[in-house]
Amino acid sequence: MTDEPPLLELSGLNKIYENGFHAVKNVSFTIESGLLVGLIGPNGCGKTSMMRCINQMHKISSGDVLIDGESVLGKTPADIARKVSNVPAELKASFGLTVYETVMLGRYPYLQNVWWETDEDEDLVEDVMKKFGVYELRDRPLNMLSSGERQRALIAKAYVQEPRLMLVDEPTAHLDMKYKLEVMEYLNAMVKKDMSILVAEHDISLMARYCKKCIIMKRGEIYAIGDPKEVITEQLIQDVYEVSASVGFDKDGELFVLPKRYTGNYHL
Ligand SMILES: Nc1ncnc2c1ncn2[C@@H]1O[C@H](COP(=O)(O)OP(=O)(O)OP(=O)(O)O)[C@@H](O)[C@H]1O
Repeated sequence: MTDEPPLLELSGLNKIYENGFHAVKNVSFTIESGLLVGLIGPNGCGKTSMMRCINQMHKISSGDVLIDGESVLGKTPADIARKVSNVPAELKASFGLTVYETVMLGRYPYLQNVWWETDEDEDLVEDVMKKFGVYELRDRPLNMLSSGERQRALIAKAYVQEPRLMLVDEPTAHLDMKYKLEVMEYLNAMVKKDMSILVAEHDISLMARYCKKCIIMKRGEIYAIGDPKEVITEQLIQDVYEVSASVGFDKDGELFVLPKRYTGNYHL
């Protein structure tokens, strides 16, 4: 038995926006080291809001987020960035930066006082660009890459940050099936004993294929947590999405979800 705290612990987390909307409702769970964890749920159920509370991009309304047993409350952005890196779903305008400059940004939490990267930073960035297949693209601006190339560069940036936890928001949106699998292979390969990844994603079959644990949200609350092959059922899809679906296993034992019909009311 070890007394080590979990890598990530959310306890009674609430996020209420300034307009009074309660986006994350009393959420508690833990994530251990060395796991790729899928975060699943309908549009607007609070996945991004929750992830932004974890890395303090958003102020927590109440409750706490602990990383390695330490609260994120009161920590500086650099303190948090040494523990948590982020691959956002949408790119901001600043991403006219080249691939090299973008990946190097991942080292900023480690730079002392001045913006002056060391030889070690440069070697690490070069190695990681090669690992993620973006070395040849290093002088290209990020906004002139294909979606798949850009996603690899952003994941490389998050990786050179050497975090304990990586938050990845909808990494396969806009990607074809080959690139979807490629991104998931990269994420899967990165999860090491001392790091975990929380990935928000709408493709449930893909999550079931790669994640041993998934967290399912509905209207700001946790609806289920567990092995996707156990928790994802036709009843769950009906309850969470109001969609009738076939959920089955293929001949290799991989779970698939085939949505058939929306059973709620359309407002046309
Ligand atoms: N700054 C804000 N002020 C008020 N409400 C907000 C704000 N940001 C998000 N929301 C609302 O909070 C709810 C949760 O949004 P969030 O982006 O966290 O959902 P999501 O699960 O990530 O959705 P998606 O899958 O569509 O990305 C939504 O109803 C959204 O409109």
